[in-house]
Amino acid sequence: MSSINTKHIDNSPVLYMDGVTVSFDGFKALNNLSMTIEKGEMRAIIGPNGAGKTTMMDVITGKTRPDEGTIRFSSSANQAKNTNTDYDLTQYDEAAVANLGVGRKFQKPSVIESLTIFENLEMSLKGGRTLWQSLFHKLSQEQKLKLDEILHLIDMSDKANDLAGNLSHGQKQWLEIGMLLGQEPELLLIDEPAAGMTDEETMKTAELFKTLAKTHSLMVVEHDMDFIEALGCKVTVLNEGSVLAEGTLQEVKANEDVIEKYLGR
Ligand SMILES: Nc1ncnc2c1ncn2[C@@H]1O[C@H](COP(=O)(O)OP(=O)(O)OP(=O)(O)O)[C@@H](O)[C@H]1O
Repeated sequence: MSSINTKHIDNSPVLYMDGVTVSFDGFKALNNLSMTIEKGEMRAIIGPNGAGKTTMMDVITGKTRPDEGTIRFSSSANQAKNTNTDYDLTQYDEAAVANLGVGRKFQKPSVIESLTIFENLEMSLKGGRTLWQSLFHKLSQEQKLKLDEILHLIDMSDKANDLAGNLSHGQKQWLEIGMLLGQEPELLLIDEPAAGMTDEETMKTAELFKTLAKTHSLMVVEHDMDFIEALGCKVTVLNEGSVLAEGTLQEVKANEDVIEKYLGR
C-alpha cells in the first residue's frame, strides 16, 4: 500500500485518473481513460450505454483492478493536522477504499425496509454499528448530532421514526444518500440517482446534491439531462471507455462528436 504524506494542504485534485485501461477478454471497457476531479467539485458523467461509466466507478472503488493506469485519491481527512494524504487506489480493495473516504451509492436502494429511517441511518454510521449495538448501546452526543444533521440534509427530520418500507422510491434514494453520508465520505460516487424519480423528486435531488457539494466532492453518473442541467456543474462525456468531451452542459451538447456518438442516437 502506498500513501504519501505531504507537509501542507496542497491543491491536488481529489481524484486523479490517468491512462486507465480495463480489458474483459480483450475488449477494452476503459481505454486510456484520464480525468481529474478537483476538491469540492461536483462532476456529472454522461455517455451511451456501454461507455464504461460503471466500470470507471468499479476501478475507483477497488471492485475491478485496472490493467494499466493511475488512480489517485487525495484525502483532506487530516486537515486539522495540516496534511493531505494521497492514496494509490489501485492498491486497495472495496472496503479499504470506502474507509479512505470514497463512498459509492448504487442505483438500487438497499435500505432495510423493516427498520425505521433513524435505525437505517444509525447502522450506517462510520465505525459500524450493528443492530445489536443499536438496540443496547446508547449513541454518543457526537453521533446524535451527526444523525440530526443528516436527517435535516435529506429533509426527513419529521419522519425519523417512520418505517423505511413505507417510503416512496425517491425518499428511499435520499435515505440511502443519508446512509452514505453516515460513512463520512469526502468523495461521493453516485449512480443514476434520478432514475425512476418523479420530476419533482428529481429537482429536489439536484438541490440536495448542490448542498452536498458545499462540503464534499461528487461524481454523479446520470442520463437525465434535465437533472444535469439543474446540477449546473461541469460535464464529462464518456464513450468507448475514454473521455469524448468535457465542459458545461451547453458546450458538450454543441460538440459535434457528442452529437454524433451520443445525443444523435
Ligand atoms: N465483467 C465484465 N465482463 C465482460 N464485459 C464487461 C464486464 N463489465 C462490463 N463489460 C462491458 O464493458 C462495457 C462497458 O460497460 P459499463 O457497464 O461500464 O458501461 P456503462 O457506461 O455503465 O453502461 P450503462 O449506461 O448501460 O450502465 C460494456 O460493453 C460491457 O458489456
